[in-house]
Amino acid sequence: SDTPGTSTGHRQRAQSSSKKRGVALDVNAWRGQCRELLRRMLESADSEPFRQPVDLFAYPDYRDIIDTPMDLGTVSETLAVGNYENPVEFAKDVRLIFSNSKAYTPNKKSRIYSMTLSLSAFFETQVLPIISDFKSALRNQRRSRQHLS
Ligand SMILES: O=C(NCC1CC1)N1CCN(C(=O)c2cccs2)CC1
Repeated sequence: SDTPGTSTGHRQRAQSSSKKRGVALDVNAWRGQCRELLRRMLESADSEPFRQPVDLFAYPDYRDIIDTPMDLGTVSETLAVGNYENPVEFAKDVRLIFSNSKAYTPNKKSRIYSMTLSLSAFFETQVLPIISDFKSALRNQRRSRQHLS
């Protein structure tokens, strides 16, 4: 709650500060945050089947069903070399891992598919604030640049 008697109308907002609502709106913060999220997923036992590309010798029909394979190792590499422009692109690839598993599984009770369900639930809760903070930072950046033009 607001401290009684304080008004914000007169408070000078430092021109250079990009801090708003106590959140540093840094348009680059998402990359380290996604790297940390990946690290936490990779340390979970539930990620074991998804750390490397699918073994096509063990699953010879995999490419009959899945057009675009994806795995957490590939996502990590793409992030590390700077080939994601924003966290939405990153999330799209991670979600592809889960949708591939759902498309391939012979039934919804398969062990590997059940691992994607818990991993996906964890991922969605963690990636949401990363994406919304990035979008706020972008709005803030455009707003501050706009007045320069
Ligand atoms: O071979 C791998 N992963 C590579 C291994 C970790 C070196 N996988 C098996 C097929 N996948 C599935 O999602 C499903 C299987 C059955 C129901 S779903 C993806 C993971």
